[in-house]
Amino acid sequence: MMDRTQLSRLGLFDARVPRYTSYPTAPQFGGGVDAGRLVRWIEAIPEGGQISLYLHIPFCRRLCWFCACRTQGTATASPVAAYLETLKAELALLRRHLPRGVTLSRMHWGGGTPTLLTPEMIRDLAGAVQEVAAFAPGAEFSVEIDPNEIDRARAEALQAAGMTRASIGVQDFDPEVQGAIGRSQSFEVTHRAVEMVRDAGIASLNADILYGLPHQSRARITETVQKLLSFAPDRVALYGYAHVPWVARRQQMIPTEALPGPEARLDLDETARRLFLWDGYRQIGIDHFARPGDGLEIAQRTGKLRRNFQGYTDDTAPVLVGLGASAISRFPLGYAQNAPATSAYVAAVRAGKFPVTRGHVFAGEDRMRARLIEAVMCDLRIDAAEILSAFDVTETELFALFRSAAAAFEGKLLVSDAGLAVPEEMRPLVRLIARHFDAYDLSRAGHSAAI
Ligand SMILES: C=Cc1c2[nH]c(c1C)Cc1[nH]c(c(CCC(=O)O)c1C)Cc1[nH]c(c(C)c1CCC(=O)O)Cc1[nH]c(c(C)c1C=C)C2
Ligand SMILES: C[C@H]1O[C@@H](n2cnc3c(N)ncnc32)[C@H](O)[C@@H]1O
Ligand code: MET
Ligand code: SF4
Repeated sequence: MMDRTQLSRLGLFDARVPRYTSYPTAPQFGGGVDAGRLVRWIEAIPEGGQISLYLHIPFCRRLCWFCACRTQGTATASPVAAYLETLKAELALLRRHLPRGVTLSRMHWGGGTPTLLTPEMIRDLAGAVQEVAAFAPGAEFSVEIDPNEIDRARAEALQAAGMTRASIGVQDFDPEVQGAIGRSQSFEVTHRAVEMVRDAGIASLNADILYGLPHQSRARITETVQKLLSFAPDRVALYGYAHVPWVARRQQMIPTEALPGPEARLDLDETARRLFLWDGYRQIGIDHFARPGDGLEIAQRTGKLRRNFQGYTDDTAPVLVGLGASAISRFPLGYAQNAPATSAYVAAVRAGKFPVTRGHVFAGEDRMRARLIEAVMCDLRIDAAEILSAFDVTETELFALFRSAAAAFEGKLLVSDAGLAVPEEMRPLVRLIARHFDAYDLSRAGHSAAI
């Protein structure tokens, strides 16, 4: 890795940048995408084609203070039951417009806490999905699991519904860190959850942990990583804690005086990163790790790694349909986002309309810039030949972009006939480098820190 002085000079410690799970990023979405346009985009999916599906379940029994996801607390199952009826109605709308023979390459249930669903609800929702589209051969179905909210009956119902990967939320195992982020979760509870999903026959395991939490230290994150490694997860996401109390008001509960500063964050990230590499994991993009042979690792090796709203994926389907409050869909022509508030979402679906409120129609250089950013985020390089053959851009224009990025990083990015390459030692700067290819105004979006 570059030394701190260099990283600091290049702006790592004071920049605020998007995570580029899309381009343009969601804060840039506007009102140009309505239900009518969404219907046209859905009807344009080729017959017999593949899509991936995201279902958002915005409920949790507890509301962790650190969490920036769209979710609301509920003590009982009744709001969840009412919400599921709406989700099924939205699935029925999709079925009405989806061309014939479309199958699912991937399905992800996220949230929130999808495991708040009872086994009956799981069967019911999975059945409703199968009436819209069957799984394609080799399809993957992943579900976000809160270790505190899973039992054998749910794990078995999910497995019977075709679930292939569990994604468990760990965040940190240290009790003092957990106390400061409003999330208590013993190692034993997490261990039991892992055993439950494995016993149910769910083969693949992902786990999420965070660096940059209050009271984290090198010793503590080392212990968290070692405990996590004892589960031998296939994949790990190591996200930087995004402190954005202006977006997620519950983060006002986080003791800011105990938060590590930017240099300490870099150190925590690097400490955890080295432990995963020592254990044989490969780093995937900016914040994921995967065992050799895992789908993400293969995708990275073969140039097929892609960015999506969940982070990184090896899915190649050209369409992602997101259902549920706040969910985002991606089509070849643009993005569509559902109403974020559950009440507005439910009202629109009850009125028989797709609950779209915002989005973005690709125009001008959007698609080319989206690919430049995705390539930097996934591969740490941009293949000039690929861009020139896929987009309406001249060699002169493209290389002018590369050279301008290189100049902004003191000439340390490598520009050659092959394209642009980010040296491994500059990996912490990847989001900052990606920003260089972003043509939108980021000043109002209120993004989190670059490290
Ligand atoms: C799976 C991981 C994460 C999800 N949200 C976050 C993580 C790490 C945290 C996060 N996401 C966004 C922000 C705001 C500012 C920023 O730093 O960019 C933070 C702190 C962006 C964001 N979150 C959602 C949307 C629509 C956006 C804008 C996307 C963009 O900038 O490209 C909502 C959202 N995030 C997550 C889910 C599941 C979700 C709901 C649909 C995951
Ligand atoms: C879905 C995953 O998103 C991550 N997550 C939730 N909130 C935040 C945040 N503020 N910053 C970074 N990551 C977050 C958690 O690791 C969770 O498991
Ligand atoms: N809600 C689950 C958990 O916190 C899944 C990850 S956060 C969306 O464990
Ligand atoms: S981290 Fe998971 S359980 Fe906690 S509030 Fe966020 S979505 Fe809910």
